[in-house]
Amino acid sequence: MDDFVGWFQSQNGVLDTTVMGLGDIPGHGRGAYALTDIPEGHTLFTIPRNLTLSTRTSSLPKLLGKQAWKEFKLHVGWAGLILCMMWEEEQGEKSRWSGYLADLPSTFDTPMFWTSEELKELQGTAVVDKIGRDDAERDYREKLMPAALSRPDLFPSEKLLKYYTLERYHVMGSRILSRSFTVLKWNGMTEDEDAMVADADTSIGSGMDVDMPDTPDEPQLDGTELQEDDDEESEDEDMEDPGDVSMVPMADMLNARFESENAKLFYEEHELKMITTKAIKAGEQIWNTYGDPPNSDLLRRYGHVDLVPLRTPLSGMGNPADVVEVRADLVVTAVNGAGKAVGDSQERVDWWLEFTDDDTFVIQSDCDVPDELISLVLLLMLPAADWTKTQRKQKLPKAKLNLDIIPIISSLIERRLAEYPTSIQEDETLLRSSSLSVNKRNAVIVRLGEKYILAGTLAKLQVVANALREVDKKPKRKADSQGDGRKGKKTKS
Ligand SMILES: C[S@@+](CC[C@H](N)C(=O)[O-])C[C@H]1O[C@@H](n2cnc3c(N)ncnc32)[C@H](O)[C@@H]1O
Repeated sequence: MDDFVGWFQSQNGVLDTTVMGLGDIPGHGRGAYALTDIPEGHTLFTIPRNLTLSTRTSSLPKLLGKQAWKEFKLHVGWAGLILCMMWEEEQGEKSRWSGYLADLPSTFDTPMFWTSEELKELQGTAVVDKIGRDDAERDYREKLMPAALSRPDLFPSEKLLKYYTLERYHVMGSRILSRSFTVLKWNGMTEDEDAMVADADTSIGSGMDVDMPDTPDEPQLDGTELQEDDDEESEDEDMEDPGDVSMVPMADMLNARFESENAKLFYEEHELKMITTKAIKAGEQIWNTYGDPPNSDLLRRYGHVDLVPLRTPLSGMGNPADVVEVRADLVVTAVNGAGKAVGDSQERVDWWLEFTDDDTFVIQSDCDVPDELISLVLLLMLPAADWTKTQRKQKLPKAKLNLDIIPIISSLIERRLAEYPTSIQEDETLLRSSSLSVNKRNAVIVRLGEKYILAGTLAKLQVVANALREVDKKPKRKADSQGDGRKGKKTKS
């Protein structure tokens, strides 16, 4: 850790060592903690923007050349940054980031590295289909290795077997997944920095030659074409520009826990600053935020889960940001299974997908059935005439629970619960055992959190059904029976 801090300071990073310490925190790997009481608004550390590691700051893209970079599709996804990180690591001391890369973890608790036996424990959860190992390996074979093999001067064959292996590729990918930040292109280079770009030493290991001007009107320096073309690729504002994906030394030493953030990274013109957002007491951990994702995402990206008190209607411990994904095809199965589908379900589902693009519904920890799911159930049950009208008017059925659909949605939730290999009781018993491995414990926590939401949804549906039955039992007022429901008001003619 001292080596890392020494490296950080030698690269013009500024750390307030009077208030922030770094060390091992049981169950969290390394982390940062307050050495003294720290007030809100205090700058803990400052990182020069050009100390961030990305395809914009690494020398490799320029050395490989813009055309080749695009030809090998290194400008799409993370393959380019992974190659930069492998290459910078191979440069050893010659790389500006040597002291950083040497300190990063090489083992992870993420499902990407689990055995098939361990992965079975995640059956039914939102993790399984999102691990993406095959896609990642395809990028390795189809982008990264062909690029490396095309330039033996940059990637000598004797280095390939050590620094450019599939295993190192997964390590770098996992480092990005669990530690990267989005750092947008920055403006306002000073004359000095500008000169450094113009005079850039493009020999291996120079990290100063890729700080690029932002607007096409500015004089084009070596390497800027790559930047411009990146822009073409990222015209769609919703798409992440792979050039923004950055490793940020020191900022990535902070752990996170649900709604515990007490420090945040602020982006200034030439530097990034970690500033406290709350007063922190001496000895307390300094927490960043990872955006409070559900445990399924925390496990998949970071290899850990959050266990904090749950909120009503749930109780006990878990992650209040948990969600359950329900596939639209399961909805169709449940409606068909109840014998309530009218007409051609496939035709209606195709229309639904065309109209909404929703093939998965998300139930959150408030345990409310999503409106879209209710709408789909109603759509599948519409009498033929109403179905024709719906298509003509291009309007979805109004999402309102009624006593006809509650049993169907309840059976859907039960079908969804049956997709997990174990029951809630079995999971709770497992968690009480002290002999569970870290991976199995995490898997059980993820699936149990999802099951609590499903059980809560079933309970909530029951409450609504009871309330609707009570309403049905009450004698109808005259106005109600006329379909108005508002006493003393005339129905519209
Ligand atoms: C951005 S890094 C933080 C620094 C990291 N602990 C280290 O040792 O380098 C993210 C990783 O920290 C760990 N981590 C972060 N928050 C955690 C938490 N609340 N509980 C357990 N581990 C956590 C996870 O391994 C995660 O992948």
